Amino acid sequence: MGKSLYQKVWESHSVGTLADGRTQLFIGTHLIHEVTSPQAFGMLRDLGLSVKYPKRTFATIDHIVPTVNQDAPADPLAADMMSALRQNADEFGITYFDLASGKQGIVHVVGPEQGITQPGTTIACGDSHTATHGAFGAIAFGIGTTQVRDVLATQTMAMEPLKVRRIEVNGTLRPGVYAKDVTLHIIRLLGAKGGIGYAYEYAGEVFDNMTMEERMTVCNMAIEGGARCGYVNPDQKTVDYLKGRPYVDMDDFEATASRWLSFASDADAVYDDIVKIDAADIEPTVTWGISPDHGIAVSESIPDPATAETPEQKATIEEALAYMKLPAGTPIKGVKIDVAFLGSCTNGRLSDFREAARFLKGRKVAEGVKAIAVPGSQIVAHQCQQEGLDKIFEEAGFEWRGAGCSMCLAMNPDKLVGDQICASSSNRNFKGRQGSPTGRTILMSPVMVAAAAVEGAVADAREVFDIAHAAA
Ligand SMILES: CC(C)[C@H](C(=O)O)[C@@H](O)C(=O)O
Ligand code: SF4
Repeated sequence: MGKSLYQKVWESHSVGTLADGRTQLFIGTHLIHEVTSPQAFGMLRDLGLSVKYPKRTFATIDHIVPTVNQDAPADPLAADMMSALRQNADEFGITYFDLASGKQGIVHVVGPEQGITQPGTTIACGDSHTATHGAFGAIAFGIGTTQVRDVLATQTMAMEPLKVRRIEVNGTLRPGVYAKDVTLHIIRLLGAKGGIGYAYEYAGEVFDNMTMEERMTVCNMAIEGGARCGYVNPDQKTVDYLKGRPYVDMDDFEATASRWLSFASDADAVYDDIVKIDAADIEPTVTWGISPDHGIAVSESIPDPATAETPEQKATIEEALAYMKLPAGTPIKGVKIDVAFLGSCTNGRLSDFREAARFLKGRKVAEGVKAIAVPGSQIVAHQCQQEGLDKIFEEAGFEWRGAGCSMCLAMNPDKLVGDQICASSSNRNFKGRQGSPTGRTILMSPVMVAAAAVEGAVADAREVFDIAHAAA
């Protein structure tokens, strides 16, 4: 009987069984950032412990870092977090991609970029979007602060095995339909809690055909579907992407590459569940509510509680619409926006800015809309600048910012004001997510954010930009 990638990685990293029955899992790579690590280091000090494998631990700063005047945060708390990370990295001998390194950025952008993220490995990070790294065929878990402590001290953590659901998307995506739409569509179908207890294996023609950056967008949101992690099996594209990156050992790379590929799920692997989706059914998708599973095609109408199938559904729709202040049963297209945010670990990579810039070129952001473009890392910023993308954004009326999480979570000065509505390429539309307790978020793909910025309202990018006829 064949094995899935999840099983192979799990088995090759299990180092013991604890008294309570849980598995002690070796963590190949530990990524840390400023928000969830300070207390973990504090606990380590209290226990008189050191970091077990400093060479397997990598730090970056992303959440609190401002996107203008980056090294001088006005907020004293942010300044403290910044210096705490510096001190912890120095004291424990951890590699830290700080602002001066030219490699700083959102942890889930930096890992793959540096070639730290590798197939067949286990990765942990005190951050729920760690699933992003699964795009490389790694099993990557978001963990809490006490687990960060455990991993720092022992390079292992205690876990129960997951079930594996294979999500197969076959066929060809229609023009104007992006990886973000695929992931929003999956979450819409299976629910924000549908993946609880599962690892998601994304398979089929659509994922085979995706670039590594597109695969990252999909895996990034596995957690928004409730899954503990998500992955795509490694293939030649994975190998090509990683070849020559700073942390990839290039001695006998061929052997490394074939080891990586050997982790891919066997053809006769057995799954706990299989879901099949037709690529042709996926449309540009946007959210209308306060959970990532509140998604609809841009051509659809905002749900009406009156037509809900169950009392629970009715209550959910009512709560979401009361918060979003959107009229039930009316088209989502045309809902006015105040802010356009292009960035985050979901969609803040070179290909996201390239694709949005392709359509923004020569166009202007609608009057009254504040639009910001925030590269996911300093390297992404540099790549964009080399291609002149920053100029295209600026000429269109976007502000071009420095790298960080920015308005995705607004633990920095980039925040919504009052009940502003934001067209956002990020991954969460929870109440108050973007920094204002009454702020409203509509999730969508980068090109849809560009279309919304230009129209000043939720728009179908296929119409605004005539995507079907635009040359790739
Ligand atoms: C601050 C951090 C712990 C948090 C997470 O775990 O994901 C953040 O990155 C988010 O996206 O909400
Ligand atoms: S960009 Fe957003 S989702 Fe990603 S790590 Fe930062 S706050 Fe979390």
